[in-house]
Amino acid sequence: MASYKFFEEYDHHVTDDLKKNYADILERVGEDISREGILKTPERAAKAIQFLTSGHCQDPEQILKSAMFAEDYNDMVIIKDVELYSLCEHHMLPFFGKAHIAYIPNGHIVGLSKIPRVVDVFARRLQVQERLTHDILECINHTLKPKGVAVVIEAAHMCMMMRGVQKQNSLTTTSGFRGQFEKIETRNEFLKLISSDLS
Ligand SMILES: Nc1nc2c(ncn2[C@@H]2O[C@H](COP(=O)(O)OP(=O)(O)OP(=O)(O)O)[C@@H](O)[C@H]2O)c(=O)[nH]1
Ligand SMILES: [Zn+2]
Repeated sequence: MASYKFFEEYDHHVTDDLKKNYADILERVGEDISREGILKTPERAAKAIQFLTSGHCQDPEQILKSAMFAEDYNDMVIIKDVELYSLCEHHMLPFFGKAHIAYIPNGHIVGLSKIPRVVDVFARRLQVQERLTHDILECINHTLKPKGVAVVIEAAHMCMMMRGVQKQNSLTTTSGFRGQFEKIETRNEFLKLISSDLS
C-alpha cells in the first residue's frame, strides 16, 4: 500500500465555510437559492473546489519515491497524451489538455502510473501553464535524478474561450528540458516520438 496521501474525504469545516460563500455568490448573481435544482449547489461547489485544489496537500516527491526501482535501462522512456485538467490562477476557470513526459533513467526507473499521478497533483492547484510545466519537470528531475527529463504541455484555456478574448481554437504549448534533452538531437527525437502514433 502506498504511503502517500490521496484525496479521501472533505473537511467538514472547510465545506461548511465554502457552502456559505457559494450561497452568497449564487444570491449575488440573482439566483433563488431555495429552488430545488440549486438547493444543494453550494455544497456541491464546495466539494468540487476542494477536489480541484486537492493537489496543494499532496506530496508529489513521495509519489515518485514510492515506486522507484533499480534498473539498468539507459534509453528514453516516454509517457505521452496524459490528460490534465487544471484551474488558471487568474480566473479560476479550467484549462485542460495533454502532457507529454520523458526521462532517461540514471540507474532507476519509476512506476509508470506515478508520472500521471504527479501531473494530477500539480494540476489540481491554482496554476499557470508555465509553472505547471516546470513543477512537473523539476519534481521528476530532483526526485528521480535522471540523465534527462522533458515535459511538453498543450492546453486550451477556458478563460480565453468562454469570456475575455473568446478565441475557440487557440492552443498554448509550453515545454521544459533538462539534462540530455538540452541536446538538440535528443530533444528532436522526443518531439518526433510524441507527434507519431507509434511512440
Ligand atoms: N501566461 C499565462 N497566462 C494565463 C494563463 N492562464 C490565463 N492567463 C492569462 O492571464 C491574464 C490575466 O490578465 P488580466 O488583464 O489581469 O485579466 P483580464 O482582464 O481578465 O484579461 P483578459 O483575459 O484578456 O480579459 C490573461 O491574459 C489570461 O489569458 C496561463 O496559464 N499562463
Ligand atoms: Zn484565466
